[in-house]
Amino acid sequence: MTSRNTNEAGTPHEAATPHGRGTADDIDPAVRAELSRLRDSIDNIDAAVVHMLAERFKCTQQVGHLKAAHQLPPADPAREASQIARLRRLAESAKLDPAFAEKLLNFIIAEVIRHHETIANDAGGGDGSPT
Ligand SMILES: C=C(O[C@@H]1C=C(C(=O)O)C=C[C@H]1O)C(=O)O
Repeated sequence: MTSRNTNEAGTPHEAATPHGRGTADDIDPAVRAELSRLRDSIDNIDAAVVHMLAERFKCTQQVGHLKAAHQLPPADPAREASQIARLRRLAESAKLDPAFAEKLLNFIIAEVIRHHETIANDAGGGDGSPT
C-alpha cells in the first residue's frame, strides 16, 4: 500500500478507476483542478453540517434535562410529525428528495431520544427506556 492509496485520514481506499479506466495519476490537470475546487466546497459544507449538528445536540441535551426534571417522556411523536412535514416541504422547495430529508431527520431524532432516555435513567426517573 502506498501513500497515494490513502485518504486524508490515512485510511486505505481504492484509486479512482471508474469503469477500469483512469487512475489518480492520469487525470487531466483541468479536471483535477475542478474536482479539487468542488471537493474544497464539499469539505466546507461537511464541516458546517458537523458544527450545526453539534449545536442542535447541545439544544436537545438541554431539552432532555428539562424533560427528565419534569417527568416528561423522551419522545414527542406529535412534535416529530410536524417537524417531518415541515422538513419535507423545505426539502421539496430546495429540490432535495423529501424522503431522504425525512430519513435523515428520523435518524437524528432517534439518537436524540436515546440521549433523553439515558438522561432520564441517570436522573432516576426510570421512564426513559426499558430496564
Ligand atoms: C428534542 C425533543 O425531543 C425529541 C427529539 C426531537 C428532535 O430531535 O427534534 C423531537 C421530538 C422528540 O421526540 C423535543 O421534544 O423537542
